[in-house]
Amino acid sequence: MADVDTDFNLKVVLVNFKQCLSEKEEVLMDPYLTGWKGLIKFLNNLGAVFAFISKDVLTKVQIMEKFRNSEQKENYFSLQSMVKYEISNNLVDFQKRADHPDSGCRTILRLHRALHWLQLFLDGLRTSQEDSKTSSLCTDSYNIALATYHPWLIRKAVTVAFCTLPSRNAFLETMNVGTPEEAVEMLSDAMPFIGQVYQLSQKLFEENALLDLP
Ligand SMILES: CCCCCCCC/C=C\CCCCCCCC(=O)N[C@@H](COP(=O)(O)O)[C@H](O)/C=C/CCCCCCCCCCCCC
Repeated sequence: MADVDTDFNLKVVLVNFKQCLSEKEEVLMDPYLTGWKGLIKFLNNLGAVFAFISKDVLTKVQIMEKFRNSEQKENYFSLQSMVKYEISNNLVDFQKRADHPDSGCRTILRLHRALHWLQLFLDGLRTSQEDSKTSSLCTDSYNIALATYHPWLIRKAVTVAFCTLPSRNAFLETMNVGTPEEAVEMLSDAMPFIGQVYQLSQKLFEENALLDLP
């Protein structure tokens, strides 16, 4: 099961998302989940106001870890094998959550959308000026990638949480990879891997009509 401690290092997250990419252009489940656990550590370091977000991510990681520890674990080896297995065995609710409320496909879809947010946010952070507001970068990315899928109450709570974010440089320092300049350099290294993981997953979900799962 997911064990989440308090240390966060951007390099660890970077390596995990890089390790997700197989030679066969699959997205491997274990490093994907480990990458998310690294991000949960970071969220936990941001304070209690972000607890409801990290709790939601943790719940989704735990759902997936359960599949990976079950008799069907080989079918959850990659996102591609998961989609093939769940669709061919009618394990996905397409219209409304009913018989399979926590399928792997709908659970990963939520993390996949959040990865899009992360991609946009990190790119904003990397390319922005020193005096840019982290809360604005966060809000802009949220509005593009996630807001459409969240009810009003969550959108409001998220907006309040964003206002508590530290300044851009303080934020970069919490990544524990050295100076803000070094953190930006690390982000530049991380982006292509996160981008590839996102693109491969997006293609998979699109081809299987899984982008709107309830
Ligand atoms: C690489 C380095 C450093 C960057 C560090 C960023 C670390 C944060 C990483 C990810 C955070 C985003 C997680 C968002 C998960 C959202 C999943 C979701 O959409 N869940 C909703 C739908 O699920 P179901 O109900 O259908 O099961 C759920 O209803 C929502 C729950 C809580 C709200 C989620 C808000 C997301 C806001 C994203 C911004 C995070 C702010 C991080 C600040 C840096």
